[in-house]
Amino acid sequence: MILGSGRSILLPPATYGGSSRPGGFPTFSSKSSNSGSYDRRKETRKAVCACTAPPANVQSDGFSATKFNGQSRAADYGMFREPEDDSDVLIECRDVYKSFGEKHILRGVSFKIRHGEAVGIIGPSGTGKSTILKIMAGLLAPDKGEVFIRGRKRDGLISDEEISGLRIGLVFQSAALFDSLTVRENVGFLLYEHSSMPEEQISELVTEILAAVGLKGVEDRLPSELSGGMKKRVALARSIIFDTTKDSIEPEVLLYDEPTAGLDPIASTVVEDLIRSVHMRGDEDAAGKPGKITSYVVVTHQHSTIQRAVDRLLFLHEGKVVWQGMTHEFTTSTNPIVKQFASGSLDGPIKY
Ligand SMILES: Nc1ncnc2c1ncn2[C@@H]1O[C@H](COP(=O)(O)OP(=O)(O)OP(=O)(O)O)[C@@H](O)[C@H]1O
Repeated sequence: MILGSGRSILLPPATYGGSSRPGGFPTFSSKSSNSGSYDRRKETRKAVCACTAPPANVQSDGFSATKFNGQSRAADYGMFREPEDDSDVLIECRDVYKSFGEKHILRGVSFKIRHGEAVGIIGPSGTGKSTILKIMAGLLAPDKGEVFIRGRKRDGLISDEEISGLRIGLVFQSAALFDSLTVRENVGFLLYEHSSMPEEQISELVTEILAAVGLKGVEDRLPSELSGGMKKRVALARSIIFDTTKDSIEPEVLLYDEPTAGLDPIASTVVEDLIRSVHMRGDEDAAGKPGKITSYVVVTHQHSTIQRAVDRLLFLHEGKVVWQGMTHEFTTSTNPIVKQFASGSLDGPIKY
């Protein structure tokens, strides 16, 4: 799926509230394409971005009282202190609730994602991690509570008319590539559909981006001809490509849903390092190139991904954020829920 106003966010096709076409392609609105061969893949949603806030200011002060969302919650929230200055907050979930039928999944989730942050969301299976990502991305609406994008409240799902002030991309767990399209078409999809770049130039850019994620010579393959790790890297390439002919690059928050699930340890490291490498520091990514990913959020169960790919963690349990702290605090936390989860013990407050 693509969000954007000509300059779009790439979200792969997947399960959410849009209408689906054969091949799993949801549609919201269409825009003229410079490639007739892509006619059946039109889908856009509006979201414009202008993020200029300074980097996050995260502090640690042991277990002294932590003011978070208006409450003093030191015992619950570990060593994380929410900065008082909110000028760099890109996404805020405030007291978000979500149920599916009788299943009350999210029960008052609150947190902020700031400019420059690399945040992990962890917690037991089924606790609503993917659900909160979809709510942040505007693919699911909360039943109750609010989502603010750059301080502006978003109502319901992202609509075609909405100017959200921030582009938000979601990389689905399954990679969600278009099965009938080649790797080149998958990665360049956004540009073929929504840019005025010549096809040849897009093709060159695709090759360059694929090389950056460690894939060479796979442009003409179909997704079915790739391994799971390769698919995830193609999905990553698709999420980071952007129109290089534009004067300004719009920043984006990228949401990764279990990007290393099912990968062997080395393939996981490759993906974790890729996630780090496309994260912008100032105006450049790790390779010194202009990029657009100013902040990202990773849902993961993988210890290596927690350690390698994120700086701050939110622990979701029974519908709430029960702990948050810097990554290095995770394994030393005395919070019983975190201790049990970090050690994988059957004994503790988390029951299966
Ligand atoms: N569209 C939906 N309709 C009905 N139930 C849903 C829907 N989406 C999610 N759920 C349910 O909500 C719960 C939370 O799902 P979610 O995928 O957010 O959990 P999770 O924490 O990401 O899990 P995991 O770690 O196993 O991936 C699950 O019980 C799931 O079955």
